[in-house]
Amino acid sequence: MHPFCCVSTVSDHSPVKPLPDHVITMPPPPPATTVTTTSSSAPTSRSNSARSGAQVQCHSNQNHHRSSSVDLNRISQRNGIPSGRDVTTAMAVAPPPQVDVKINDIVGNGISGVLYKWVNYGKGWRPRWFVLQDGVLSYYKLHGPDKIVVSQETEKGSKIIGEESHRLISRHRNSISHHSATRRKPFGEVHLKVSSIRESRSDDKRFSIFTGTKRLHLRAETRDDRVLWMEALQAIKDMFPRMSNSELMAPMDNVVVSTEKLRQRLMQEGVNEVAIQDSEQIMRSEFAALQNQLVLLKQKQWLLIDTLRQLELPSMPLANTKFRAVKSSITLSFETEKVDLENTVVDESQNKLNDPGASSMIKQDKSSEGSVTDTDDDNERGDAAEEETDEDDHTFFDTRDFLSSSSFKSNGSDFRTSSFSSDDEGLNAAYSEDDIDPSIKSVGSNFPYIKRRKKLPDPVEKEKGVSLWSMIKDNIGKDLTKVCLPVYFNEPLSSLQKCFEDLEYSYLLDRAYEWGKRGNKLMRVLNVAAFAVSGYSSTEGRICKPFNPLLGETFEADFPDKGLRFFSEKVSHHPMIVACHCEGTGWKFWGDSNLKSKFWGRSIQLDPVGVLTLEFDDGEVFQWSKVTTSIYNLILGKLYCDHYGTMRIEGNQEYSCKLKFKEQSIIDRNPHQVHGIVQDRNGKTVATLFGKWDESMYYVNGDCSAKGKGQESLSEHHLLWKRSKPPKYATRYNLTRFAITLNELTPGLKEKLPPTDSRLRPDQRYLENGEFEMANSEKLRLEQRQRQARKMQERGWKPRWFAKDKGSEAYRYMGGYWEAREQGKWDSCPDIFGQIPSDQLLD
Ligand SMILES: CC(C)CCC[C@@H](C)[C@H]1CC[C@H]2[C@@H]3CC=C4C[C@@H](O)CC[C@]4(C)[C@H]3CC[C@]12C
Repeated sequence: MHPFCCVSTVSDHSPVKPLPDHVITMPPPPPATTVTTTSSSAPTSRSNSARSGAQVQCHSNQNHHRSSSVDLNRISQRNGIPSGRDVTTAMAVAPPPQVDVKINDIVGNGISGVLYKWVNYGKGWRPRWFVLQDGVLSYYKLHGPDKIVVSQETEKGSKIIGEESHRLISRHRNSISHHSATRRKPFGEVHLKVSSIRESRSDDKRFSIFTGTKRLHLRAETRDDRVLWMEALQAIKDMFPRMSNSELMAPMDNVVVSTEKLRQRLMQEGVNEVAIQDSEQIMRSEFAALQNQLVLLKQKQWLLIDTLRQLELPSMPLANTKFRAVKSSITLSFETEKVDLENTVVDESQNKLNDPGASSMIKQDKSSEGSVTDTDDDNERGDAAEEETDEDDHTFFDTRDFLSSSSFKSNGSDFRTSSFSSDDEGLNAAYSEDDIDPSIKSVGSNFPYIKRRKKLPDPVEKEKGVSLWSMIKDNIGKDLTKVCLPVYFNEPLSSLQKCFEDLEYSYLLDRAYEWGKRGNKLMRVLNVAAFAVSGYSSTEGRICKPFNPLLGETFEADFPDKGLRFFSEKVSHHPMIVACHCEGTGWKFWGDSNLKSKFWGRSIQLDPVGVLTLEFDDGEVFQWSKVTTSIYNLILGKLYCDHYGTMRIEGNQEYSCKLKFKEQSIIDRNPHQVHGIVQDRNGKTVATLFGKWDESMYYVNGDCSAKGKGQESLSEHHLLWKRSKPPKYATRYNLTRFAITLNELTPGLKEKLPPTDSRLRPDQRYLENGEFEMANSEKLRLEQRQRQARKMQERGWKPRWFAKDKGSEAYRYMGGYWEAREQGKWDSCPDIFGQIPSDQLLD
């Protein structure tokens, strides 16, 4: 595959010049032959590690297709259309264009050279030989001191980047190697089609490549070298326009061919009608043939996709059932771009389900890594690379060490953090740190006590292990969307209820309100920021999918014990949008959630669209959007989700806040970090925030990134929020204490609810009760019913309690729900969970 034949101990006094930029190498060379070049220059100190090992060898693909190879800087000549002066050159010498255009026709015959790859903290940056060819970036260990032998093929077209690379590689133009180089497998490969590339902004030699499951941190020798690599990588990436899942899976539309223009033209020429009709017929039949080819191609594509999946599945260790598989056709529900996790297979849940004690899903499960055969020390598992920084980074000091230091841990002696006492201390478990102003501390925790449940009902049926594999294997090659998957992969909560989980730490808003009232707007924004982060804490270790609500489904949460009322409704099915509205003590909070998803094969990226608004009764308003969430290891390994990106909390008064959720790297010793700053209207940083979205948030007054300030200023930190302790009775879904209460029918509540409330959804209730058979059949029935939803929406269905804000896409609560509830007036609420009346069946 790669044009390198072998890399052996050869170096060169005179670095080989790369091919001149304007050169277009036209004639295909003779079959690839190994060329050995010798040189004697001593390697620079930088290449020490490259000198010490064995050789790197690899063979080129002997049958490698070679049409005209175009140098890197000729990228503009895409699709074989040279530009400007080169046109003549190309035309003059070029053989007839070949249809089989390969990527290398666009990016020369590949590029190669030394890049430094971050290995781990012990080893740091190590040189590796990288080869970019055919859309694949492969890398090899440089064991041998400076002997690189390349095939003639490489020599002809591949561009070598970097002085060090030139030193390492040397060529004897006309000599043919006599030693038989055995093909060497690359140490690693990155398929650019599915990867994303990012330049480091803090280091102009660094860049990283994210493959969807791992991140490679690379460093070029010089800034210019990085530019060259980036250009080449980007050119390859541009070859693969990003296709949404729906586009990828969409059936092929029949192309309609019009012969009208042809007819006109022929008529102009005075061609008689018979000849025109003949010509039209010829054209149509040619197109029909083409269309058949297209259909065949589409079928081939499907076959390939399925084969890919089949290849992935059997390699999974079935015995420990630590695998997941995503259905091949992903048509989906909670996001517009159609990744329906409802139709997603997860087997890991079984492990968890059968082990209710295993509440912590974060423990690294070695067995799940059993399939990783790579035992070399360059293993990606060791790549606990530093994450790339973005433009905000200079604003923040590095909290890494601090966050991992023992002083930070909640049980650290110098830290008063949590003092959750009895197990009965449920929802408003506002901790009592001495840190927090006592008069504020009580805010949000002195609401009336309401008895709520502390555990889910004991399962009625024995939890039987569903053999997911048997389900998948019988369906390979079929349209898996037609295969029904059991409720085992759901948690007994709907997305409407899940929205309310963001309000678990609503006492932070009560405190924010109180601080503002007392004139301390800084403390207000700090508490708002802590609140915005706290909503993510309940996602940690949760690997089941919430129920996708039915169109018109609602959820109310009347929580006087939190001083608030919350209400949500599913307002759109395509795209799936949930709107919510919450009235607290001194504040209102509303928003809608519409997730755009990108399916990366092994991971799914969810980008929330829409704005959340928090309005205090005194008129101060804050708005922000949620950051990106990604769910990793859908197919193999331990499923987990991460949240990353920058969240800007814009205030309409004095302060605004910027929070950065750091993206987790492969084995992050310190994952889930969040840090941020509060700025006043003039852009001056007045406070710094740091913490973790699954643990706690702290603030420090002033700008900790300012010169002269550093770790020591962290001793001035103050706790804002700390996550509640896990429930006494762990659930198989890893629900928090708060989440456990959400589907509860407290005494007298059922009678008050509208028929659309999630608590009345039968399949969810069955699941909660552990009646899996019933849950499954009811889920099927409701899904069947839900298929009407799109049509309903197309026919003008409108949500009952929310409406789009004038001139915007955002939904606002229209009011009236609690009033209707007061009167028990639910006439306008359809029985969405019942049997569908035949007169309402839409065709
Ligand atoms: C069934 C299998 C394959 C996957 C399980 C997927 C789980 C982990 C997914 C499904 C739906 C996801 C949630 C969908 C929406 C949001 C809102 C967002 O602002 C924070 C993340 C959060 C709360 C997601 C967390 C992860 C989530 C719960």
